Amino acid sequence: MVSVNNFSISFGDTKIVENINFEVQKGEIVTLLGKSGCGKTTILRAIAGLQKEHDGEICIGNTCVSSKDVYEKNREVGYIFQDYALFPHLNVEENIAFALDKLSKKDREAKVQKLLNQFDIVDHRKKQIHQLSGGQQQRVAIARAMANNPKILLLDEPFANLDSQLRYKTKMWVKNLIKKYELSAILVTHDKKEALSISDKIGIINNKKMIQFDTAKNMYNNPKNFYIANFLSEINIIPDTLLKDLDVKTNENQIAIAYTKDCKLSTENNSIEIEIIDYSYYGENYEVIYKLKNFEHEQNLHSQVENIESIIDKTLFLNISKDDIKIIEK
Ligand SMILES: Nc1ncnc2c1ncn2[C@@H]1O[C@H](COP(=O)(O)OP(=O)(O)OP(=O)(O)O)[C@@H](O)[C@H]1O
Repeated sequence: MVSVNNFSISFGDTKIVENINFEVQKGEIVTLLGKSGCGKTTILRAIAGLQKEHDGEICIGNTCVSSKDVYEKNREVGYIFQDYALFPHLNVEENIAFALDKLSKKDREAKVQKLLNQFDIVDHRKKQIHQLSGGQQQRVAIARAMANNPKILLLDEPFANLDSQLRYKTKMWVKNLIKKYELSAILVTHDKKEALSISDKIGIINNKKMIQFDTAKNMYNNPKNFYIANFLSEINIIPDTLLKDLDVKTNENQIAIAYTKDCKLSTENNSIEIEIIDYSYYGENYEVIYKLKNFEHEQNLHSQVENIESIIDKTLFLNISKDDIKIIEK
């Protein structure tokens, strides 16, 4: 188990994150999600012992360290870097064996053989890294990280360099690996879909703080504030004039939103007539941008429709009920 307590870090005078708290249980995948530069990698590096100067405490199992004095090797951590950080001058099996310098030659060879089989890269064992595909390189990186039987796996954007099909396959494979070996895994990504699909829990970082730490489902269904709702889903801000009409009340610190999936357009007559401004084709559906005809508002609204022909040139209405509207912090 990993716990990060009251963790803060600065580089020079610049505070990167402050007072971060979260836990990762055995067999759990926690994803740190946030915009580029918000400090996700810095937190991973500190957990791995690569970033030693920080405030607060990082506990791995029963060992808690505050700073400086604990070395990376004591931490039973496997780190998979975003660019995999494989050694270009070593071949596949030498890359994997690199982490096993403490074992005898015989044990090392046996362990490397096991990892090559386990990660399905045995046929590539003598290849140089540049002779491998992105997916194969990623498997080598994971095999190397797993060589010392870590209890904790740290994955920094591990799927970023893979095409979408391989990305999905690899994601499921990594998830199963973490569950099978009951590792505690911390993953860093920008990708909200990836975070929602792989994580047991998500921590969202914004403005130096972890603003919500929750299960993926809770986070999606009950976002703590507008930043999280807007980051995790496609949303519409519901205009005040429509809120009045629906008798939904907000205070000055709140905002009313609805997921675009809950904003259905139809020809079924109600009082919320809309006017289409534009639409674009996205494969499985069309994104429709529109305004409400009888309500004042500045921002356009969005909905998805499967069949544009069924709505174009028709009198259209927004089908939304009070239950579809979420009131959240601004
Ligand atoms: N060693 C360092 N010295 C000074 N500043 C640093 C150092 N390492 C990181 N930073 C700064 O700290 C901030 C956080 O960097 P970090 O790499 O943790 O962000 P991130 O959320 O992982 O970003 P990305 O998603 O783009 O990888 C950035 O502004 C970065 O420039």
